[in-house]
Amino acid sequence: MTMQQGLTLSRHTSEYAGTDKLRLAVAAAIDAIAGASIEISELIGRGPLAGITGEAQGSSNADGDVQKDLDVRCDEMIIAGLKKIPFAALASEESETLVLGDPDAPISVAFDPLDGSSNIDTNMTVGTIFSIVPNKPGEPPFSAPGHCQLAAGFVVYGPQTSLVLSVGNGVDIFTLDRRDRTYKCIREQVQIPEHTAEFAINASNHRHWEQPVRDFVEECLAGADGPRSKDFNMRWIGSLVAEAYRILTRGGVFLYPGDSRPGYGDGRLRLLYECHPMAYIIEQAGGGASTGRERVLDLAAKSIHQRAPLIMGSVDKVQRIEVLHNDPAAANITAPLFGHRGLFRV
Ligand SMILES: O=P(O)(O)OC[C@H]1O[C@](O)(COP(=O)(O)O)[C@@H](O)[C@@H]1O
Ligand SMILES: [Mg+2]
Ligand SMILES: [Mg+2]
Repeated sequence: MTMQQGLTLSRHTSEYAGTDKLRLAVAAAIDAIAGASIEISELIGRGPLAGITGEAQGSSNADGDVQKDLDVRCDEMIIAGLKKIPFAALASEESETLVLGDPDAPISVAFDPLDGSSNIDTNMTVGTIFSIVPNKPGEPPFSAPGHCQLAAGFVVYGPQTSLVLSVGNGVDIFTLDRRDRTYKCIREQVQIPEHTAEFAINASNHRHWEQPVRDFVEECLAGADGPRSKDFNMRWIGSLVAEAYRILTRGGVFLYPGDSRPGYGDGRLRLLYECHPMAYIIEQAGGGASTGRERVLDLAAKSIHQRAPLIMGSVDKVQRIEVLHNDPAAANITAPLFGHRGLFRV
């Protein structure tokens, strides 16, 4: 089944409550991003042969991150694809302000053209993330909560280039067949495995975390001797798309919580084009996505580049982290090892 055929399957399209116009606009946006992602995949695959050095070009994006030449090129490629279809507004990580289109168009699109780009010089997996939302005339673009998304997806540029897609009826994965430059469906109705003992967090921020996050990590580190009676494995790739793909394949949990560093009160990841689409996909695959205190899909953005904490993965772990935040008394942190002394401290 090719991408084109996949998109015309009734399961992919019949879920839209809206009109044909809305359904076609969503399909066209997915096609445009998929097309751009094939070009991005080819560009990244050539790496230094295409002049990609991984060096910063000297400017920074709206969030203050140093912009790499490749971030900007990927942004231009996605915008060029989306400019061929009807949209009301585009929100990109790499643009300070919205790109405005036809105010009467049925959809708007938020995207991170190149996620994990700080890894590009190490030849590690990077990706493109997108979220397609309805445009309601009279309402500011991107002001609705995440559960209003019509579709969300991400592309991983790894050993394989794969597109993970949800249009609100489960999650399918398409892998790029480089021989004919089409995406082919390799997995339908992906379900996140439960009970996987794997967690991912940037532990170098430990001293900045809130207590509930420390408590959860300490439970994992205590392994078979701790309250979870199970040994855990740890992963941290530093590339959200790669972490999400692993969770869809193997389960486990990913945390980028808020912490006490200046500017990191709501973590690092951006709500509209990182947290919302990932939360949508993870929930559609039977997992959970939370800030630690509330469901990510219930959050509505007040500004384009707003950040939010993101804790996503197997439901049992996400729920445990929510209990640690919202009801520590019920969390039953009794053993001194797991009290505020903590394994990380002497
Ligand atoms: O360097 P840190 O703080 O561990 O952050 C890593 C996170 O930042 C990101 O790279 C942010 O995305 P961008 O590369 O698009 O800015 C995520 O992919 C990743 O999960
Ligand atoms: Mg990103
Ligand atoms: Mg990015």
